[in-house]
Amino acid sequence: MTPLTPASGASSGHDGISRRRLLGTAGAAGATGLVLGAAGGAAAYAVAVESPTALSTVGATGVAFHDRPHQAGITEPQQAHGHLAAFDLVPGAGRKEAAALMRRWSSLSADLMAGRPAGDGDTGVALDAGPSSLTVTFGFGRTFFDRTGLVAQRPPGLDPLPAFSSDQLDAGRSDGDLWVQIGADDALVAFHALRAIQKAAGAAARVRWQMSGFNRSPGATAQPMTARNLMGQVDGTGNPKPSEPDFEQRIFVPSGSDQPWLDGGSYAVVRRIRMLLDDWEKLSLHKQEQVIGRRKSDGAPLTGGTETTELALDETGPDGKLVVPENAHARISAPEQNGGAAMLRRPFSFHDGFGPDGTPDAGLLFICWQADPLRGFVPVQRKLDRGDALSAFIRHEASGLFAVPAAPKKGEYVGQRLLET
Ligand SMILES: C=CC1=C(C)c2cc3[nH]c(cc4nc(cc5[nH]c(cc1n2)c(C)c5CCC(=O)O)C(CCC(=O)O)=C4C)c(C)c3C=C
Ligand SMILES: [Fe+2]
Repeated sequence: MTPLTPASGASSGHDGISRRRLLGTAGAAGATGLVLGAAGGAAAYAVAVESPTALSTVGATGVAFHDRPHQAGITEPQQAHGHLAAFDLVPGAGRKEAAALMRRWSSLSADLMAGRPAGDGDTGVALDAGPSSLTVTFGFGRTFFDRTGLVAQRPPGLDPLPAFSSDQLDAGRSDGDLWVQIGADDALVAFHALRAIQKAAGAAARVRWQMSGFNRSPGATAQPMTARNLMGQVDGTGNPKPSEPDFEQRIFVPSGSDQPWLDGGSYAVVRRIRMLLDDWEKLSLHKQEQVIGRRKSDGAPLTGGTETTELALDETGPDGKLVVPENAHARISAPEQNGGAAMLRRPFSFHDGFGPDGTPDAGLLFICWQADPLRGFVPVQRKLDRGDALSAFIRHEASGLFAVPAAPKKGEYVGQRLLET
């Protein structure tokens, strides 16, 4: 098997049965697949897929699992379909079983992300489809280190998040030894991966909780745009961009930390945030915009300009009041209001039906990435907790914090440096 090569556009040959036959020719991606770069034009990691009939760009786009600085699913564009799952190691399973599991999961994910089947027992759910930008990302929760006898290797970044006054957390849907994030631009490809990952857990680990979400489909808008959430707001504008000089240091763990196994990794904070849509939708457009501090139509600051114009936080209106209110979400969460604290938000929306009274169980599977939760999520959430106008319309219902190692080299598995040193 030839390795997937970063940035070259080369694809992998494969000895076994392919879901759709894979090309082994460098440079073929232009004809049959799409070279997918990390958002904003950082290094590209591509898989090209040949099909008997040409796949659409959406189906043909593939993302490499190995041989890249960071795991896939962090800087790639948000996919249309997502699944999050936390697993707990079964009683009696320890470091050896965890290592074997991570080896199985890594090899399986590399196959699935390249559009190959999930081994002999493939369910056929994703047959006919290309990789569809599938990414599978793995993280370790705090308890993983107790279960595997690796407490000395647990990084301080995994210290429990503080309790926030507005938390209404469900322990059964929070935390977990292992975390898997799956994203794809095809719903069947995403489900196929989720089921394959669950089955590959075998007797080593059991699902603790699982959540599913979605984003806009590629091609749904005239040109690619920042996503909207279920409140209708443009959400993601202020995200750090890979082209910014401090992007890497804000989002990824630098080398030289106390825990070398996490070099180039990141921390994911996951929150299931219910939106109280019945209340939100009763607000006038003006009030909704005051809550956020940005226009709903195009995400531009209330102080004017376009989506990407900086908020003029000190600007006052004719009435002498701040144009972006003191408690506006965009003001309170801005890095300059939080000692530079920044995070890369890469959420999925969710909708899990309606309650007996018709209340939607819908909101945001908020996922944010940072080099250190104490310099990302924690200070910002502390401040939001104290005075965010949005708080009246949301409820944090579940929470998780996971250390996400760098991507493995070809032939290695995620977390190998942790589990084998
Ligand atoms: C603790 C971190 C954050 C939580 C929790 C959070 C929840 C949340 N946010 C929105 C909607 C928007 N957020 C926006 C900006 C924004 N939010 C955070 C952090 C949290 N949000 C940050 C760091 C920022 C960026 C600030 C900046 O860079 O200036 C916006 C504005 C557009 C944008 O920049 O993305 C919206 C809209 C919801 C609905 C929500 C919970 C459900
Ligand atoms: Fe926000």
